[in-house]
Order: sequence, then structure tokens, then C-alpha cells
Amino acid sequence: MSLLDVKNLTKRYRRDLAVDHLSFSLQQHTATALIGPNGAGKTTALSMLAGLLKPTTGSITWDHTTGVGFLPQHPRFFPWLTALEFTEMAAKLSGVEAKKVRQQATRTLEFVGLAPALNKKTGTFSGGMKQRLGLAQAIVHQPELLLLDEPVSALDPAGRREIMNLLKSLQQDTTILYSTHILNDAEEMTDQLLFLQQGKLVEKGSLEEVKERYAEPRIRIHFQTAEDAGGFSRHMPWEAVQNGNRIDVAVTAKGPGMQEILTALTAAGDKVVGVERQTASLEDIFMKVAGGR
Ligand SMILES: Nc1ncnc2c1ncn2[C@@H]1O[C@H](COP(=O)(O)OP(=O)(O)OP(=O)(O)O)[C@@H](O)[C@H]1O
Repeated sequence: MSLLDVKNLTKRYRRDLAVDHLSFSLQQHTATALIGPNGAGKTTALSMLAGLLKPTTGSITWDHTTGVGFLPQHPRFFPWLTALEFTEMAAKLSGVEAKKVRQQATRTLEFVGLAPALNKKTGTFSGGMKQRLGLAQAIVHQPELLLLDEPVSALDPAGRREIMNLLKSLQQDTTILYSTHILNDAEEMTDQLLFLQQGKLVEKGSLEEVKERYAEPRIRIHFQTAEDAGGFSRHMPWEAVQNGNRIDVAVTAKGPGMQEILTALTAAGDKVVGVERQTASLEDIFMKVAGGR
């Protein structure tokens, strides 16, 4: 069942189209990753969905009883409030019942790993702590739909891992739409990928569908030395890319078949130390899509 339907959503700033006829749906309890280069329109799209920005044209259809939580790209806090005071304020503003506010805020702060900082002023918080607090204010009212603008991009790898794990645990009973620059994260938590470029949706589908569409299998061959790799690729009739002691051979309709490669490898004997099959990573696909294939 779709929780939200977006049709031809467009935002124009003077002559520039920041978001250009964007259409997609969010199915309940799924995670959707919105990816695209700087300036692609991710923040503008999320801000319209969060109701903070008026679309120029297009429609956003959803059941208005659905609770929505939003984490902006650069969340701001009142530095003189403690984490608990701030989260309680967010809970009240989001309509949490007065008698449940304290308990709900405390539990949420514990969930995002801020239990030791409950009574610390937010003005003293590190970037990672602020990001956790931003997430806490977005989820304190247990929304069904969570919109997150770059929830992990500002964090170090350990912080990213932790927040991604928190988001994955929320995914069981929440629908999540999040933007990210970190493609490994998108690969990890996504039922649907939306690639934005210059405001337009240029690719959409599940991770498997998108990978299948851009699949370009390659065989990676590792040699003892870079000289061995160079010698092999010079005497080989196929197109290969050398990188130190390894080469990548594209397996295409016109290129070599597996059998031919294996025969060539046998001839190379003990200069070869390993062979592996590679498929396109999301990073490769992103470069192709963003590069205007
Ligand atoms: N208030 C504004 N006035 C004019 N142009 C704007 C405004 N906000 C955004 N834009 C333009 O709209 C386009 C999309 O910007 P947006 O911030 O939505 O992209 P983004 O994908 O979130 O980028 P980033 O990854 O850098 O955050 C950009 O060309 C930007 O310059």
C-alpha cells in the first residue's frame, strides 16, 4: 500500500528548476534513498514533502492523519536548552500527550544513544551528538513517515554505522525517505532508489533492478607483479584496464567469453594469483547516471 504519492512535483526559483516534474510513491514500511550530486534538488524535494516549502506545481498525496518526522540537513537547536528540554519541546509541538512527554523524550534520547547527555546543554554538543539529537526530535512522536535530509553524511564512519543501524531498526514500523551522498549507506538500507540530477528523476527502482540495468560484469585478474599484469594485458586482444598488479577485463557481447579468459589465464601460469568476478557498484552506476549517460 502506498503511503505517499508524488506527482510532477516541481519547484522553480526564478528561471531555475530546482525540482522538475518529480514523480514517485512510497510504499509502507520501506526505505527509499534519494541520491544525486550537489545541487540535484534533494533538499528542495524533501522540504516540499515536509511542508516547509510550497511547490510551484505538482501534487503530494498522503493521508493527513499520518504522522511525519523531519530531520533537516543542518538541524538547529536552542543552545541554552538541555537535550531533554529540547526533545520535550519537540514532542509537545508534535502533539505528544502532555503526560507522556517526559517518558517519550527520555526513551527517544536513550534510543539514539544520548542517555549520558540528557541534561547537558545542546550548545556543548559535538556534530555527532547534534545529529543524534536531530534524529531524536524527528522520531519522538513515533511518526509513520520519516523524512531525513543527509542523516549520516556529517558523521565519521563509526557514527554513520550506529545511526544507520538505528534507522534500520526503525524501518520495521516506519516508512523512511532519506537523502545521502554515501552510496555504501544507500546500498545497505534501500528498497527503492531515486537518482536525482538537475531536479529530474533520472533513475528509479530497487537496488537489484538498477544494478541489473547497469550491469557490466568484469573479470578482475590479480598477478604476482605489475610487470606480469602489464605483459598479460599487452598480449591480450581484449580491452583491459590495468591498475598496479591487477587488470579488469570487461565481459561484453563483443568481448571475450569466460572460456577464452580461462584459456588465456592457463597460459599465464603461476603469474596469476587470483581471479574474481566484479559487478557494477552503486558508485559506478552513480558516476554513469550523474555523468549523463
Ligand atoms: N532558496 C533558493 N533560491 C534559489 N535557488 C535555490 C534555493 N534553494 C536551492 N536553490 C537551487 O536549487 C537547486 C537544488 O538545490 P538543493 O539544495 O535542493 O540540492 P541538493 O541536492 O540538496 O544539494 P546538496 O547535496 O548540495 O545539499 C540548486 O541549483 C540550488 O542552487
